[in-house]
Amino acid sequence: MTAPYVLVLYYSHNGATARMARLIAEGVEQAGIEARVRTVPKVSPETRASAPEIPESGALYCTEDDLKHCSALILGSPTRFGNMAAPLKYFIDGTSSLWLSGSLAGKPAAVFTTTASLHGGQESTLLSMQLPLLHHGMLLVGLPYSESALTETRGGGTPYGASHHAGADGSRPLDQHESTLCRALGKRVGTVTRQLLAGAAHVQS
Ligand SMILES: Cc1cc2nc3c(=O)[nH]c(=O)nc-3n(C[C@H](O)[C@H](O)[C@H](O)COP(=O)(O)O)c2cc1C
Repeated sequence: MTAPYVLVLYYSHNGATARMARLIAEGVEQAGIEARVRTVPKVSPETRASAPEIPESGALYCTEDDLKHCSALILGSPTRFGNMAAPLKYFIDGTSSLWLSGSLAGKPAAVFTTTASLHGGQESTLLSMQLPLLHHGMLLVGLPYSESALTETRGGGTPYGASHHAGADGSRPLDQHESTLCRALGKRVGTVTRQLLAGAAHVQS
């Protein structure tokens, strides 16, 4: 049996969502559980085109087993027209067998996104990303207002999940509040996951 891990699964075209994923993974590991960071390939206009098995750089592509055996999932996407990006949606649309088997049911999940404009749809993206996770029976984890960065932020950061305003050209770095909330979300999911795993072991014994 593999050791428990939190799957941080994202798509990123220009790197902003990938930067968030790394901070979230740091937060997960602060909670004392492994963070497994994975991505998905682009969707090609030629539907039969397939990506090389190993990406040229960055995180590895997520396999069905990575998803099936995770103890929790944190899903990240750039905002595209107020919704998640097609490559991530395409990957999720291929998870019917895990839905049928209930493999993800009862496991914690959270979401994160990045946008070019401050009011360009962070919240609509986060909320719509939660829908397939609810269909899978996952337990949604957000950010509580006890995180003071949530009220102090002048950039991203929402109770529905972590977010980042990357600016029109994507060059705006994650500010302190956005970074704090990324780590806080990862840590919260990591902590809840450990508590659930410990509780399950206690109930079985
Ligand atoms: C097709 C498309 C649609 C987009 N739609 C939005 C949008 O609705 N709101 C917004 O603020 N930014 C939008 N963007 C900008 C991206 O969300 C933004 O550049 C993001 O930071 C990219 O993340 P990445 O660096 O991880 O690829 C869109 C970009 C593309 C290519």
